[in-house]
Amino acid sequence: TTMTVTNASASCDSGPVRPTTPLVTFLEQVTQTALSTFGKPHFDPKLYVDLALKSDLSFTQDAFHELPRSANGSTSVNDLNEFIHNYFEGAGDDVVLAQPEDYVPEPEGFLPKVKNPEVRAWALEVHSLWKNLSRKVAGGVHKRPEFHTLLPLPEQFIIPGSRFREVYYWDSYWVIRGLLASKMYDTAKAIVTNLIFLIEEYGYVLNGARAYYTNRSQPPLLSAMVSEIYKRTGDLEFARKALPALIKEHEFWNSGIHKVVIQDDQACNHTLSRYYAMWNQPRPESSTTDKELASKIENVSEKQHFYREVASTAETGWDFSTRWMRNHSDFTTLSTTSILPVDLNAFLLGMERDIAFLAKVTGDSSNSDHFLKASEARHKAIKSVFWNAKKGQWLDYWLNDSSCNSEPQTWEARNQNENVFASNFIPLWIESFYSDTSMVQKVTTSLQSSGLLRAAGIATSLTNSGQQWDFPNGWAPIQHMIAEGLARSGSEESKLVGEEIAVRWIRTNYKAYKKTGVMHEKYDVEKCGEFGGGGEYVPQTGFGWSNGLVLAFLEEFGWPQDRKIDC
Ligand SMILES: OC[C@H]1O[C@H](O[C@H]2O[C@H](CO)[C@@H](O)[C@H](O)[C@H]2O)[C@H](O)[C@@H](O)[C@@H]1O
Repeated sequence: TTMTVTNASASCDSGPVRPTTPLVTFLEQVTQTALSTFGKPHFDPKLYVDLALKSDLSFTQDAFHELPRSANGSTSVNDLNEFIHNYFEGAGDDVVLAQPEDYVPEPEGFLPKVKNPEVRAWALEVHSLWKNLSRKVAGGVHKRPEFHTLLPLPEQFIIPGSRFREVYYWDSYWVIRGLLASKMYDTAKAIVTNLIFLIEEYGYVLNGARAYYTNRSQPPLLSAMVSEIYKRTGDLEFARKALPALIKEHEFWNSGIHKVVIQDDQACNHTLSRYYAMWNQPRPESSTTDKELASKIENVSEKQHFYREVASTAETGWDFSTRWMRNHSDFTTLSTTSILPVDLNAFLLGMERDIAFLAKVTGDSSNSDHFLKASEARHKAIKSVFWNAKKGQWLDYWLNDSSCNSEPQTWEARNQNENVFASNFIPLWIESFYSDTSMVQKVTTSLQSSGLLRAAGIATSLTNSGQQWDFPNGWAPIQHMIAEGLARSGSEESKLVGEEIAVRWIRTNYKAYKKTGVMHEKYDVEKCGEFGGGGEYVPQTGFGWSNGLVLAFLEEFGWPQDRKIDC
């Protein structure tokens, strides 16, 4: 597949850069030496930026520079192993296992609609995995934060699992949905408190709680987390405390480099948002990979521009995908900052509606009115810029010249990206769209004929590029948002399609779990019971959002006694 327009890639690199810490910069040098010393097989650059210092940085740097080296910068395997052992705590040693106090093996009222005993037993096993994934920051991180890339979060949290040893932003939404099904309200609230702490410290929720993630955010779902928790617990104090942080986060996504104005064919201006990282260097957690990918780009500002696109793509949560590439076979054509993404704007519409709702219940009518108006404007903007009535989908919109120009752009039909991505259906998740029954019916028909609906769930795209956010991978967030939107709509047929998506997803998670003994980060939607692959790191297990979604789906849809779980 190719995209609909072929704008020349903007080669200027503009926009702010948030400097990283001296420790991160040093650990990148250690990563480079580790790659040349240990070699590529099984090499994971993230391991090295997760190391914590045992003593002062300058003392450690001196020891590092004294290591004997060959011409290519490598040391002996023994020397490097010894250096790492002597000067660092192991990756993950500073994030310690912590039992969640609100965990009980079988919570009262757990998944009342799950009647099948086999499925119930499995759901309880998945529920028990919260104990394995629950962490707190070690005391040493609070005492000497400069020794760690782990950030000193105040409360306990749930990690995705395996190499992802820290809390992640958008993963936390599905973790929280699962925790609510598990009746672990305190653990759910603690995660939100941590994310609010990040807003207070940095002005926005970071991609993850590491010093190397401070230059970008991730899909903004904090307001959705807060309102789900509030709806379950009725905790007004919790809602009241969260509100100022949510308003601050809204400002982050609606100002500066994130904000784009599009003028439609009726000369009406629409304000929308895009992803845009504050970084133009290799991502520290993938520095060796990024440098290699950029190696064929010679021009310095083009290189910086490419690095910014890579980091901005990590901000989308969809790292990586042909969705962001002008030429699907050339990774250096990543152009995320030149795209107005459908899903980001659907999330922001959700945020505006959530803030209006939370402000209303806490008695703040002026913010409630203000955000209700903002949500109406965004709803209109999404319809004008992204909706494609012929296809029955919302399509990402290509900007004419992204980073170099902040002038309003005139909407052109040819700038809608007609390729099929699961994100083209994400607005279904937001009430103001799923409550429009005739639109939902149209979108359901479009989904059914899109090619995305497969034996084991919804594919991320139709292109098998080898990137992890492409075909044939299916991811928990995507299944959930589309299935839940359909199921909540007023259309009986759409509800059935939503439930069928959930059933397929639960079956594939179950079968893979029975085969491998673990929950996976992503699944292959072509084959029931197979986990996904591709991308820049080996497939991960654990796994926060997959566990959360199985519990949330089982809570919402149940599982009748006589429905088969096998596939
Ligand atoms: O280390 C490479 C990248 O890993 C993360 O992205 C992936 O894992 C996250 C945690 O499950 C998930 O939120 C994201 O959608 C995945 O693509 C990380 O978020 C990236 O920033 C990082 O560069």
